[in-house]
Amino acid sequence: MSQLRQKQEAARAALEWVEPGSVIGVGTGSTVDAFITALEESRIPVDGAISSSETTTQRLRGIGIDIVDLNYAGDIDVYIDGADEFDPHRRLIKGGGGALTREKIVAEAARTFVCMVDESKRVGVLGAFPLPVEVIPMARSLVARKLVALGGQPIWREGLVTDNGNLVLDVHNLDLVDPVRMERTINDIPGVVCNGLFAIRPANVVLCAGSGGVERIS
Ligand SMILES: O=C[C@H](O)[C@H](O)[C@H](O)COP(=O)(O)O
Repeated sequence: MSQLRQKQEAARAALEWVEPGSVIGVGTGSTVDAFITALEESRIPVDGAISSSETTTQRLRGIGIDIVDLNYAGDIDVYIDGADEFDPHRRLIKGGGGALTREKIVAEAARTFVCMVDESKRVGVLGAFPLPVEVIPMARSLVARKLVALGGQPIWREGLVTDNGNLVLDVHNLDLVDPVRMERTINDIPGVVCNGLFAIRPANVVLCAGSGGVERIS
């Protein structure tokens, strides 16, 4: 089964968490694109969505779903998103598309975080995928030096400006054996807006699509 097909399978499986008449949180990326297509085909009537990026906002509006401001929504039942890596504890690396900060905000507002992935995203220990870190532009070089001191090799994702007007450093070769600790340590560097580790608040459910079908890890 192709990777695209696996993403579509995981996306269809996530529809089980969409309650008719509810407001849902929606992530960003190609797997989320497949989810939005599946949602349209399902005709489940949702009452609106909290979006994690401008790209997702456009896609959702395109299928007639209203975008709700998180400030007026309170907590929501479910957040549905993809990931770049997941480990056996449902901890994630996210941000390959640069949407990590808004994704983390919407995930935090949700009682249940459902993560859709294809088999290629499964790892024993996080860190093969370079860790995205969103930084305030004036702090780019300072934060990069601090990340080197933590053992990483940061590379500036030149040309990308996030939806929040910031920059992204992709950090290679960090030791992520203790991802909760590293998530907190990086968050403490002045100038860091957010990092792509979702370890303090992991996914509640991972839907992993492979050649044998969709595995539900919860
Ligand atoms: O910033 C992007 C997000 O964290 C995505 O959820 C992540 O990069 C996975 O993307 P995709 O579904 O395209 O593999």
